[in-house]
Amino acid sequence: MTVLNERVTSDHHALIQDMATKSLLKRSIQYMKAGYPVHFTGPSGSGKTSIALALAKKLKRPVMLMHGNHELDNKDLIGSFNGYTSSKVVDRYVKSVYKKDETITESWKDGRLLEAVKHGYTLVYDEFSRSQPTTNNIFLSILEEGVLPLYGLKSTEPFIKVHPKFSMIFTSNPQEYAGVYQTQDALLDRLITLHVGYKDKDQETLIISEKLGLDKKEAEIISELVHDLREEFGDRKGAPSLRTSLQIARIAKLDDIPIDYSNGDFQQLCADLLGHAVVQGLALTVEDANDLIRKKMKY
Ligand SMILES: Nc1ncnc2c1ncn2[C@@H]1O[C@H](COP(=O)(O)OP(=O)(O)OP(=O)(O)O)[C@@H](O)[C@H]1O
Repeated sequence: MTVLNERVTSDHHALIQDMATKSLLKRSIQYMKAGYPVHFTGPSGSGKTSIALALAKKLKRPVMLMHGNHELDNKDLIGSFNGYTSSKVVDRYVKSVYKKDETITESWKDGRLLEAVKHGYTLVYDEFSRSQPTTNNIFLSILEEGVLPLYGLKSTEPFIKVHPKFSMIFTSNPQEYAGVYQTQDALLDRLITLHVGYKDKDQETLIISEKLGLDKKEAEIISELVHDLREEFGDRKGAPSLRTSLQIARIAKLDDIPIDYSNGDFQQLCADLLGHAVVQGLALTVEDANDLIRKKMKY
């Protein structure tokens, strides 16, 4: 179980509010306050999880983070019996009388969804479309009827009512990504889906420089290179993301590598961090990918 309260405020997770992020966050808060779950979708590394966590924090409720995966099932979501507890009382108060009382009870552990629904947490369901659509069916009852069906729980109640403060934020990668299931229309129909795309050069420069305390000019060198390479991808998936830009910036800063296209160490760092995405995404040989990166760095 992951309950996040303060962690999202640490620098590492800090959300830099460029214009697009600020506007997206403002609109999302309005939709959530009106009672609608928000769903951020977009390419890998575009900032969906970061914005979802920042939004959750704004709602000022405990935040629970849950990751979609194909093995997630009702036991994880609702809970399961996970063994037995027994207690035994032996009464020898009267010597000639031996009295033994033994009770065995099954022990139940609440699943993450049940816990969040009961206590009114904000549940961030990251990459929810990596879970099987049948698993995600349970969210239809929550979002439509405001109840959580208690499948498998030997309780007299068939469901529990969702806490009025409970809310959900979803994130997903587009359907063409590996390991992603097609989401049922009925679920998508109940979410407000907002696209989170790659940042433009200026937004990315701002995020890199503010997040890592880099000079604006240095941040621009990185964002320009990543942006130029990204353009080569057109509609293909797997383009280098903001995550890669931040990795380059962080390593250069930690290792005192000058952020300069003519510096050999910086050239090598960029080739290492960008090479694989270029090889895979543009179907190039390693040599051709390195040539392309070099060309973009103008050396
Ligand atoms: N506005 C922002 N300010 C600061 N950092 C950001 C911002 N947006 C994204 N990041 C950083 O970019 C990286 C990728 O972001 P994040 O993990 O949120 O992307 P994602 O779209 O959820 O990726 P994936 O689909 O791979 O899970 C992270 O290191 C995150 O901290």
